[in-house]
Amino acid sequence: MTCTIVVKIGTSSLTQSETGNLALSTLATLVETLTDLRRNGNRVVLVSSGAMGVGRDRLGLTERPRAIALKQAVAAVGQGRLIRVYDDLFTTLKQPIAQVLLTRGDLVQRSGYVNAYNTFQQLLKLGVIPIVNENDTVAVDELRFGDNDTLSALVASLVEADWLFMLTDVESLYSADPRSNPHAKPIHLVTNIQQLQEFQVEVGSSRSSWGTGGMITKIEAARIATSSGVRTVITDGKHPTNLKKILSGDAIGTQFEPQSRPVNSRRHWIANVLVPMGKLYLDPGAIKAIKEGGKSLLAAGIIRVEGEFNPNDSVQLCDNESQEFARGLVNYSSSEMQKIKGCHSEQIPEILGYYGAETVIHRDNLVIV
Ligand SMILES: Nc1ncnc2c1ncn2[C@@H]1O[C@H](COP(=O)(O)OP(=O)(O)O)[C@@H](O)[C@H]1O
Ligand SMILES: N[C@@H](CCC(=O)OP(=O)(O)O)C(=O)O
Repeated sequence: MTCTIVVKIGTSSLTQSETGNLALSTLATLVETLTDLRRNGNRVVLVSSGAMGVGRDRLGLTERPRAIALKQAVAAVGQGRLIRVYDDLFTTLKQPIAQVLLTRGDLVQRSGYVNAYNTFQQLLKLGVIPIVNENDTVAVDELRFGDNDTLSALVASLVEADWLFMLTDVESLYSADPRSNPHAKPIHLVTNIQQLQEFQVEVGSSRSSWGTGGMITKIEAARIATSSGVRTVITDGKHPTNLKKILSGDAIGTQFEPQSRPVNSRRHWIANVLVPMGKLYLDPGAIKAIKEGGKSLLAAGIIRVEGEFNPNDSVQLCDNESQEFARGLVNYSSSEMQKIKGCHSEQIPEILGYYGAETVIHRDNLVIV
């Protein structure tokens, strides 16, 4: 059976740790593997990091740049080189590719999200392998994905993938960071992300010298992807041929099972793509009505409003321990919300001087997270 596969490869697998040069044999094997998968009728997307790593190698920088403008310049140098190498390798096998550079800002407008969806569909229909990276050179802080693990999960949801593979420098997720804990044990199967708490998995903050997110962002990416119904695997990037073995059923790496009832595309967009602009703290009655009753949020249930936002912006809904439990699109601005919080819906026209929506967040625009 053919399927849609997203493969993310991190800087740690693409470059040699000692020299920072491209790991050519890994890249060549990856390109051969993806081309084979494509020829067997699968739809394949590659999310490739490496712009910064290749850029710094080309410029002979020995330290990780800190200033944003320098990082953006280094990525601009590296991205062109990286895609050139991919194009040369894929062209040898007569496999067409496309470069897709995205920022979160491109997806936060629903129309932009749908447009990106259509472009990916068209590329896949043409038999092209899109090679995706964050558009590091122009991305501004508030509208960055920040790391390619998150980007790969959002791309996997966008293209309605069956599989997301995150290739990295460890064979799997371990019970603790294997760099600092030699007794850490590999974890093979995660049926539900909450299990990681039960297993008391320790996620260290260490990462490869040019990597960005470490294991934390991979787990968050697995949460996003599995909630959209995408089976997710964390595995070693040095052996890309393992992808075929995993697809044939071998238990290599850590596999995260997809949720049996995935959220739909619009709810996924509200929960994972939009950047929340504020927080609403709710009373226990409102929390119960939303969590257990699937109800809309009314002004009466709001205790406190934080942040500055406009109608249709996304906000986080929190309990009194500041724990987020849902996200939604608001019908009122933060200044309006400050005036109507705690009030009954019938009082809203009198307080604001005009008739607005009865609900603060309609249940169709609310997602439990
Ligand atoms: N529980 C854990 N299991 C496995 N690896 C972990 C864990 N906690 C932290 N890590 C670290 O995450 C690193 C991989 O992340 P990163 O360097 O960002 O890779 P990439 O460049 O492939 O995205 C590993 O080298 C490992 O040290
Ligand atoms: N967009 C950046 C990659 C950011 C990133 O997440 O890197 P990594 O942790 O190596 O996957 C680049 O191309 O250098």
